[in-house]
Amino acid sequence: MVEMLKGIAASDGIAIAKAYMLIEPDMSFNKVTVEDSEGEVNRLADALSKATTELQAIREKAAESLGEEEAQVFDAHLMVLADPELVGSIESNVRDNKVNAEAALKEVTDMFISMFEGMEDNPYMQERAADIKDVTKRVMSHLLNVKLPNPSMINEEVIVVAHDLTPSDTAQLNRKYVKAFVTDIGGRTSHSAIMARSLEIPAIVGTKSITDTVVDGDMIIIDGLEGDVLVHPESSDVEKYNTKAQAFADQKAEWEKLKNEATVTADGKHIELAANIGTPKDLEGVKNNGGEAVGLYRTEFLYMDSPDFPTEDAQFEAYKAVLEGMNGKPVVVRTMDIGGDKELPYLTLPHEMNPFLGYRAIRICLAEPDMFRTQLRALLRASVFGPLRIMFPMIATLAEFRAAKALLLEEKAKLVSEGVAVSDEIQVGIMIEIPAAAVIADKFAKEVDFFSIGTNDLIQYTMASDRMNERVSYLYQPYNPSILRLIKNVIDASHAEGKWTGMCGEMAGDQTAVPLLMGLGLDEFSMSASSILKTRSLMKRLDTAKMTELAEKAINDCDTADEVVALVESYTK
Ligand SMILES: C=C(OP(=O)(O)O)C(=O)O
Ligand SMILES: [Mg+2]
Repeated sequence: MVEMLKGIAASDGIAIAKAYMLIEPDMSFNKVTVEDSEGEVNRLADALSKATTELQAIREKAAESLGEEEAQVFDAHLMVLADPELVGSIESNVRDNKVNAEAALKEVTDMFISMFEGMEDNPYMQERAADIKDVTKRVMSHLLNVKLPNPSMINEEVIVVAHDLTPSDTAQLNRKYVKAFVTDIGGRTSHSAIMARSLEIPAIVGTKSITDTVVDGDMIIIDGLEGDVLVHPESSDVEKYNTKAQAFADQKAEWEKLKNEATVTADGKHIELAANIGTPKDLEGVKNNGGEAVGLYRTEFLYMDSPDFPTEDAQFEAYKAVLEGMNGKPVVVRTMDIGGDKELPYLTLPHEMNPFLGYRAIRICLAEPDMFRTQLRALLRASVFGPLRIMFPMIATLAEFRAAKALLLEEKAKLVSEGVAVSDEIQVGIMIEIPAAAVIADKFAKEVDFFSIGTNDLIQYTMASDRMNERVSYLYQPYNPSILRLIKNVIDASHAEGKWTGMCGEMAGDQTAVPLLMGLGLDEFSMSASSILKTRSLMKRLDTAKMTELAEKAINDCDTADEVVALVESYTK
């Protein structure tokens, strides 16, 4: 029977393939007394050998698809499996205490894990704790005879089905085989959704129950344009969606023709269409989609992809690569925005009740300035390779901006005195993503060079609605007059001081929002590269004066987001 699930359309496109369940199986077990200790020791040996064979295969595959360096993490896992001290302790536990292999494995590995995790100033041992955790899971799965997902071993076309995907899970998906993904939780602006758009694979998030509806190998259809998932489709459904996929491909081919054109409105106004990136590798997508600038480089991915804090040189190389890669076009680099759902394994942050309201981004940078200074130095050194704009995230107060800028100027002075070349043309701006900053944008506008509105957070903080929580996702209302008024306030404040305002939240690429933002006078639109060409195509059809009238009506006459949507439709059809 065909079953239909509705989720949040997170990334465009259509995919039809088998489901690949990326979920942890149930690994619970009971501790029992076992008389036949040798039998248990043999079961353990069997599980260890199966885990070794499996890991060797995964290692080989990872070396092939991700490279030798990435594959080395599995060497550490193989070493744990072959460690005589660890294996010997588990065997003794089985024999001495007459317990089942599962209980012995857990007891011994828990002991090693807490011992290594306790060595707080020894990151090497802390990493070993993570290795032991991973390996224990694998051996346990063989003892319990359950299957662990191995996304790196996927070698046929699939749609990944998961409860949630962390940014690092998403980064590991191989685009050759993973045709789409669908999750239980998350919203349009959660980071897995944002990454799906930069990988250009269709995605649906927040279905609430996809992992309960589908089992491994079920055929499913993902309609990332509408947010629909069809489980067990009939041949007529497959035919219908194949046709829809073809129409979408044709539409994309049409947009492709605009790749080398500038973005000019129907009345001849040029607007800058920029791209959001997470790593220098994303530049390929920016070029393929005709991006005119990088409006947001989320540098935290550089930190998340690294086993320890990236060095000044490693950061310098990444920033230089992006500036050079953009060939003289502007690049806005945002200083690191760790916290919220973006964690670093090597930076122990306090457990918080509300991480999105907690110790994150600029708050960490100002409290632990050494780490921040390293990033600023790398940026300053890279500034001679192209028009660099440095942007601070999560600024709530003028004092924070002034403190961050003071650190930047201090590092600049030091570099200059060391004889290092630093550009004098660097613009320094802030993200407007906290309502407090949006409200006093006039004050900020006197001190910054530019604003970039981060609507993903601005909307969550204005509506008091967690962007990761699908239960409150109805409050993600970019067209609500409250949000539009805040945006207008920011744009007008910047223009009054001769400064510019961009937007790098997902709203900038939202086709219903674009006419409104044009009308409000937004100067730069930065979005997932995959949204650039359709936005250029839309802007070509729109007249600035008419959009100004639309925006004024939306702000002054409309009471609700729905009324605004209807108004936009009447102005753009
Ligand atoms: C662009 C933004 O930043 P991020 O999505 O990385 O929080 C935003 O908040 O809108
Ligand atoms: Mg943000």
